[in-house]
Amino acid sequence: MAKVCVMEHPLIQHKIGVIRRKETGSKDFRQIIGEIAMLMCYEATRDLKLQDVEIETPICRTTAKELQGKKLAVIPILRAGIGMVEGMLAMIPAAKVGHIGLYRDPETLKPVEYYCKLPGDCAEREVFVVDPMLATGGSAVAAIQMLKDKGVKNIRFMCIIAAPEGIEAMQKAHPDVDIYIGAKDECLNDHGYIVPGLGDAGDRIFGTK
Ligand SMILES: O=P(O)(O)OC[C@H]1O[C@H](OP(=O)(O)OP(=O)(O)O)[C@H](O)[C@@H]1O
Ligand SMILES: O=c1cc[nH]c(=O)[nH]1
Ligand SMILES: [Mg+2]
Repeated sequence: MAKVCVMEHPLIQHKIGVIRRKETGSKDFRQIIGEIAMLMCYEATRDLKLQDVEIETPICRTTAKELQGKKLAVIPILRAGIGMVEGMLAMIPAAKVGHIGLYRDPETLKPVEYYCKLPGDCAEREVFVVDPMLATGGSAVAAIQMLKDKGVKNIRFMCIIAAPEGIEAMQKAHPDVDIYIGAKDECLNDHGYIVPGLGDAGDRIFGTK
């Protein structure tokens, strides 16, 4: 079973506390989502492999480190996942970016696909799927299945708030995918929203409510 890692870093926890507040407006919400994504990316890339490389500094030759192995890609689940892209790229600027468009039908809570554009060499990359919210898990499970259907093998999922139901659904459908979580919440309400959560992440990032 892949790992489920809940981030304990105090900066991440503090910033999540700010975006949970209903009085936090779109400008601050968007900015802080980006900051959290950057900090989470730092934590979630701790186990990337390094290799030695011979280089020349202005002073002498030496052995330095560089990232080894697969190149990276960041795949946000639209719309809300877009809010995490800039923060991820601040940490891993050479990553390619793909987009998966899914929205959750408000009645059935099932994900509906409307867009998919991935880097051509996505299957050879280590992919970080990002979405601030993991609620029922339907969207993340479907997005990751879309990637697997295209041959992607190395996938990690990163979200800011997760419900236990979503974590369980992910582990059942994709036991090979590591999950990085900012905060694990209590449950879902009758409308499939995370409790206490932060409301509708997409609407709060883009000011569409
Ligand atoms: O785990 P689930 O039950 O599938 O719910 C989570 C999904 O719901 C939200 O997207 P939403 O459908 O609101 O689309 P949006 O990003 O365009 O607002 C959120 O950003 C996730 O993608
Ligand atoms: O709480 C929730 C659940 C799904 N999507 C959101 O944006 N928020
Ligand atoms: Mg939404």
